[in-house]
Amino acid sequence: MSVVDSYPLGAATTLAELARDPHPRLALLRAQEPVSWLPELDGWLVTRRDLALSVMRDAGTFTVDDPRFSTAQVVGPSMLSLDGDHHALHREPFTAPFRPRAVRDGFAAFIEQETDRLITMLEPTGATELRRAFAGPLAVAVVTEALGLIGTTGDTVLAWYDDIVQSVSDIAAGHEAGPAGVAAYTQLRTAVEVTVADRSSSSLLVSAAGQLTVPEVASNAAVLMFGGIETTEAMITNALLHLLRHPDQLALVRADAELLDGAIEESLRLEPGAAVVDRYATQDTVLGPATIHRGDLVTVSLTGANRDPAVFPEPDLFDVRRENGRLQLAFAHGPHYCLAAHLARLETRIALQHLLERLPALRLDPGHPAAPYGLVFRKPPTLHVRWDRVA
Ligand code: HEM
Repeated sequence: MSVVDSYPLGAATTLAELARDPHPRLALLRAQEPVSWLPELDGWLVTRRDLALSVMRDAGTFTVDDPRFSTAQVVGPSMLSLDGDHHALHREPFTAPFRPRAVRDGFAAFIEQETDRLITMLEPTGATELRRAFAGPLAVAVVTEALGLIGTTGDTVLAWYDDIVQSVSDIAAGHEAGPAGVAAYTQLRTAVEVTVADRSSSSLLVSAAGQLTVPEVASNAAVLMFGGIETTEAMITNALLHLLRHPDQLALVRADAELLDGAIEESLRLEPGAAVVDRYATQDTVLGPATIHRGDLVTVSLTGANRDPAVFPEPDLFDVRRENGRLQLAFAHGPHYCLAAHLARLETRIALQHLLERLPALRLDPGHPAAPYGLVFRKPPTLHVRWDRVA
């Protein structure tokens, strides 16, 4: 029997379905083929939480370090594309600025100020599309602040980001990448050189340059940029969508601000902004019911793992008081656990708190329905909202 015949549910699964509304199919797969071969993916899809953890914990067997990894083809090797000692070498210089206390001290005031600036611009209009008018600009501003590149504005960072994403997407789709991504990366690298040469700069890149070469710092700076924009935009947009879609849960949060953290974890659980992470098998191995061969692509569905009923009772329910919501895996697990999870949480918390406080009766615009979409990065393409203007 061929691998395709052994996994009938996987064979019937399309990537289009997983991009549009993955949850019913992921529930079936998790129950019947928790490690399944998907011909459309040309790889395995892991949907059960315990098996997802096994993969992400074991970087020796399931590595990111593979020539097929598209990001590394554009920006070179970085913490995101290395494992073992090399990974530790690239990640360690960046860890201190992203610890909880450093994040609070270093970013809270900036995020509050930027959030308020954006809301003040929106306030008089009474209606907007929040993803492009708020979540995106805030995510870009915070990453720009975190990188601290001399002479570089948010607009420049966004332009580089767009070009690099385009090249990575081209490569991931099997096409040849255009020159724009490489050109953008070259400019980013020059900005990194200028910044690290200025020892008076307080950029986190300067201290990293004490431990890594300048090209290595530049690759990791690109990954910080790459990792921090799309995902945070998604995290904020998805959390707002969940709250506005569930007025009963929103009322709980309005009555007790402490529950905002629960709402954010629930949203990360139900719709993680990065829906999957990819690994490559370094050897033949057995994972749950599946026999995996050396070189096989193993994709972990964070979305699937996050609705595993063995851990989360009534897994499809958005429950801001869920006690174990923090067991969600939106920031992955193991050595590649998101470097900036504390920053992303702080940013989303401040964004939501200020929006709810400053825009009275914030609600979804019924004329523009919103739903998350996407195979790898998931969020509503638009989030149209209205509020009552203060007279
Ligand atoms: C300021 C915002 C953010 C920054 C700067 C950032 C940066 C990073 C970096 C540098 C890594 C690589 C860590 C490593 O390989 O050792 C990473 C990993 C990751 N991040 Fe973030 N991140 C941010 C926000 C987010 C958000 C909002 C999400 C999801 C909602 C997210 C999900 C992930 C995931 C799933 C990984 C693991 C990738 C893998 O295992 O292959 N990140 N992030």
